[in-house]
Amino acid sequence: MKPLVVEQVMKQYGEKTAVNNISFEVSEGEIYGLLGANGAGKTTTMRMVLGLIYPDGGSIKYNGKPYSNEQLSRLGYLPEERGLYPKIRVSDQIIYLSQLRGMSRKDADTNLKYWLERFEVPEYYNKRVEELSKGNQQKIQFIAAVNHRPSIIIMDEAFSGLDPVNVELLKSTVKELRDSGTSILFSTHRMEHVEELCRNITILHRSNTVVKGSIKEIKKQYPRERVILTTENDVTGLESISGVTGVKLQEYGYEIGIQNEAVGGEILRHAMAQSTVTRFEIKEPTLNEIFIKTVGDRHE
Ligand SMILES: Nc1ncnc2c1ncn2[C@@H]1O[C@H](COP(=O)(O)OP(=O)(O)OP(=O)(O)O)[C@@H](O)[C@H]1O
Repeated sequence: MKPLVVEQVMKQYGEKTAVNNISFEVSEGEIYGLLGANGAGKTTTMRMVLGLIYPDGGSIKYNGKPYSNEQLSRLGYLPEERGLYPKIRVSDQIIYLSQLRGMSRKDADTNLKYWLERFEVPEYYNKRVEELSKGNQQKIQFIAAVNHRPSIIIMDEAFSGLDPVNVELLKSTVKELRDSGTSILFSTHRMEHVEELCRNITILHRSNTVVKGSIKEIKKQYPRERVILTTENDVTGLESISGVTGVKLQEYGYEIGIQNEAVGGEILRHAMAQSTVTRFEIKEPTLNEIFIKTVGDRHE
């Protein structure tokens, strides 16, 4: 049985439909990407999954069961807006939050010490949150979401405000949680993180699902419109090949826009007539390109 099943969920605010018939499932040990432009309905969906607001239609099941207080201990939430108390010591609030979710004080304390060590900040145990930098507050917020060992975690912009070293640190932690069986609903505007972490995604646009499925399958549905070409010598005249939409010089060679895949063969023939070709690749679109295409096309 899937840990999280969202079925035809709807939410209405007066006349405004915030979420319209959205369905998806998150398996054990999966990071599921919930994507969409601003105002698409992601936060509303996450709040419904967390039981903070109720759907006006459809259902949400946790291991086959509807929401109940029992679910609270199973759920973890990393909100986009940070919600820690600035004046309270890190240890006091993390232990308190874990206890609220059913964990003993002793276990909460042991886990907190583990996480502070894992994030290389054991000295924060006795610090007040306001004494920490924004990025380090984010680490504590992350610990608040995971310390009670939830089996389902909702992460909204998990890596915002972090430097690249800390992004890698938290990313590896998210992967470890996944590998230990945790189900993660992951929302972000950073498509490269989604490509790295998620296998399946939903893209919402104006309350509706516009793209859904595995990233691999989704990519197959979009035309490949980019060629990567590396040659030993410079190649001239690439721009004038029929069907070429643009040529950019990159550090690895040429990045060439094409109208369709057939143009790729023409480019290869053209390049080989002038030089040895060391790399030739017709690239599939990036998730960022797919996002802009699907959401951008429909943007106001
Ligand atoms: N409490 C509310 N009352 C009225 N309308 C709301 C409320 N909450 C959300 N909405 C509306 O519902 C729609 C979806 O909002 P939501 O916050 O879920 O979007 P989002 O995808 O999380 O956006 P962002 O990426 O900007 O955080 C928006 O049009 C928003 O204005």
